[in-house]
Amino acid sequence: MDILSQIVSRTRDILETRKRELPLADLEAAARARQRPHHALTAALAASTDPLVIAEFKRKSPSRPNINMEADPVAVAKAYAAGGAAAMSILTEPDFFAGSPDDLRKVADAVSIPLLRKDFVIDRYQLHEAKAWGADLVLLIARILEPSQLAELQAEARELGLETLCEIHNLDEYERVGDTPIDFLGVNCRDLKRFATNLDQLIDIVPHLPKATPWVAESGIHAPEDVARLHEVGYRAYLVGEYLMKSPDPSARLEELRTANRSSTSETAPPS
Ligand SMILES: O=P(O)(O)OC[C@@H](O)[C@@H](O)c1c[nH]c2ccccc12
Repeated sequence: MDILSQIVSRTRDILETRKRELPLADLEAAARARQRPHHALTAALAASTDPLVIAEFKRKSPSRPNINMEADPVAVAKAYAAGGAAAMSILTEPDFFAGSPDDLRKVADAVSIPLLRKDFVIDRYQLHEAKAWGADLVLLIARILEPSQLAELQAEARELGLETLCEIHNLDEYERVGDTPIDFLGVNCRDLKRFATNLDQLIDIVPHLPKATPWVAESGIHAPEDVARLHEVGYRAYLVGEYLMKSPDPSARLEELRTANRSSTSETAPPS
């Protein structure tokens, strides 16, 4: 079984337990009771043509057993917000990424930027969880969903007031998205079988991407030059984890990333 299948299978087990402990009706009541105002990433997109950085909180991953195991989500969230993150992504998967619902809940109370629940969503119950924990957006991974499931989850997310980032890795996966009206199309350049990242793939796929949906470049971004290159071909947002989690000064790194398009032009600008 490949690692993605293992994660999905584990997610199913966790879900069964959670549903037993907290039936959907109670979860829905908890989601309604949460007072956090909605923060839309689509609004940030409309307000600026600069690169939007979705800064990720990730302690570890299947390919990296220790990215930053000691990190405190609230401290990191404050640093990301100070550095101008357009949104923050928070892994809530416990076993393979050492994330937790509490990470998201605490961050939701601490910062007012859009928050992405980053997990392996396969069931509507998880959308209600996302809402109850304070998320503004959810990730839908095309590869683990049937096209009909993807469409249903998208529709229910919208009803709940959650925006969606739908992730693909290649054109076959893009076909699964079909006409589903997603808010953001993420292209993940990490091969979830081998874990290698290849930024060239993000550029090669561009002619096939839809013009009407904003594209998010995901994984393997390790320098402002990477963002500048991807921005030039039409990406609007960048999901960056490890590069920021490994930095002693994530705010400064973030600033560099989100102004990467300007620094390349200022070098060639004539002196004023
Ligand atoms: O740490 P990186 O290389 O900057 O990658 C961030 C993000 O793209 C990656 O964590 C990711 C993208 N899609 C996912 C799906 C599940 C778990 C994790 C991911």
